[in-house]
Amino acid sequence: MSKKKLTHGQLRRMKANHEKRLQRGNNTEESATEFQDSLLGPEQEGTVISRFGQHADVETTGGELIRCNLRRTIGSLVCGDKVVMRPATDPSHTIAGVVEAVHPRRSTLTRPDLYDGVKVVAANIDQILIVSSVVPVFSTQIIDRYLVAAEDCGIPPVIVLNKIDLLTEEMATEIDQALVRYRAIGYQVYEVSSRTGAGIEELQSLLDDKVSIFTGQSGVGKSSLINCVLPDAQLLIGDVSDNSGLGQHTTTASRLLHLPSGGDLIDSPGVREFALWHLTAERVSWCFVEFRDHLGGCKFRDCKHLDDPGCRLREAVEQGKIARDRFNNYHRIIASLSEQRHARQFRAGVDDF
Ligand SMILES: Nc1nc2c(ncn2[C@@H]2O[C@H](COP(=O)(O)OP(=O)(O)OP(=O)(O)O)[C@@H](O)[C@H]2O)c(=O)[nH]1
Ligand SMILES: [Zn+2]
Repeated sequence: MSKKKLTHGQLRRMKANHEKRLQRGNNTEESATEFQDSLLGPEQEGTVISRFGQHADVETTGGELIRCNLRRTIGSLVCGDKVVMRPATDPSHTIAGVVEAVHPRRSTLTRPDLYDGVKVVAANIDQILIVSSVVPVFSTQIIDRYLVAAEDCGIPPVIVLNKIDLLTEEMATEIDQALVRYRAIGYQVYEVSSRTGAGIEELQSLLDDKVSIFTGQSGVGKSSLINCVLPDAQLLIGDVSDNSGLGQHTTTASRLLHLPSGGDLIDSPGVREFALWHLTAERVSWCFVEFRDHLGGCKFRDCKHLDDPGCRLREAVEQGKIARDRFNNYHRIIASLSEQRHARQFRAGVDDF
C-alpha cells in the first residue's frame, strides 16, 4: 500500500474544514437553548437509550421514549447515561424534549480516540461479556486483549465461550486448561451454545438486574446470543416519540435494550474491537489482575519483565504463580502497542482533520 504524504497546505485546509464542521455541530446544539421554559414540561429522570448526532433518545422513568435535543451545557452524553430531561408541551414543536443535565456516571466504557485521547462509548455498564468461540479459532491472546480493555475501564469482565456444540475432543483439553486458568484468577466463565441453548439459562441469570455489554470478535456469535436472551431486540426503536423530522435512525449507534427478565443490554457495534495503543506498559501489566501482587518487586524500576535480572514477574511464572500463557500474551500486547501507535501516527496525518 502506498503511503501518500500530504503537503502542509493540504493539511491546513483539511483542518480548517474540520473546524467548520465542528462549528456547524455547535450551532445545531444551540437550537436547544432557544427553547423557552414555557414550552417545556416539568423535569423528569431518564436514561439515554441511544445517542446520535445532536440528539438523544431518552426513556423516562415512566417508560416513555422521547427524542431530545441537548442543552449547550451538556458535554459528553452517551448511551446508558442517566439524565434530567424536560418534554416539550407543544407537540408541534420540532423537538420532543430537551436534556437538561447528566448525572455522574458509575462507570464509563472508553476507547482511544485520535482527537480526544479517550472517547466515552457508553456509561453505567455493570459488566462486559467477552464472547469467544470454539470455532473458527479459540484464542487466549484475543481474550486477554479484551480483558485488559475491560480492566482498564474498571468494568468487571465475564468470559463467555460460545459454540460449545462444535467442541471436539482434540480441542477440549487445550480449551479446558485455558478456562481453568481464567477461573483460577477470579474470572467467571460461561460455556454456552446459542444454537442448542446449552448454558443460556445461566447466562440469562447473569444478566438479571444489571447493565451488560457483549463484545468479541466478528463471527463469535454475539448477535445470536443477544437474540437468544432478547428475541425481539428490534422492537424498541420503532416507538421513539420523534418531532425532529430526522426519521428513524438505523445507523450503527449504540443502544440500550431491556431484557424481559429485568436487566439491560447495550448493543454497541463500536466496541467490537478494543484498541489498546493508548495504554502504557505499566498500565497493561496492572490490567493482568494476577500480576498485581508481584508488580513493583522487580530489581530494576524500568524492568521490561523479559530477561532483566531480578524480575519478580518472571520468577512468579517460573514458580507457577503466573500462567506462562498469560505472561506470553502480556508480552505480545506490549509488542503490539508500539506497532499500533506507529500506525496511528500515520493515520493521524491523513484523517485527523
Ligand atoms: N454451531 C454454532 N454456530 C453458531 C453459534 N452461535 C452463532 N453461530 C453462528 O456463527 C455465525 C456468526 O454469528 P453472529 O451471531 O452473526 O456473530 P457476531 O459475533 O454477532 O458477528 P458480527 O456481527 O460480525 O460481530 C453465524 O453463522 C451463526 O449462525 C453456536 O452456538 N453454535
Ligand atoms: Zn520484571
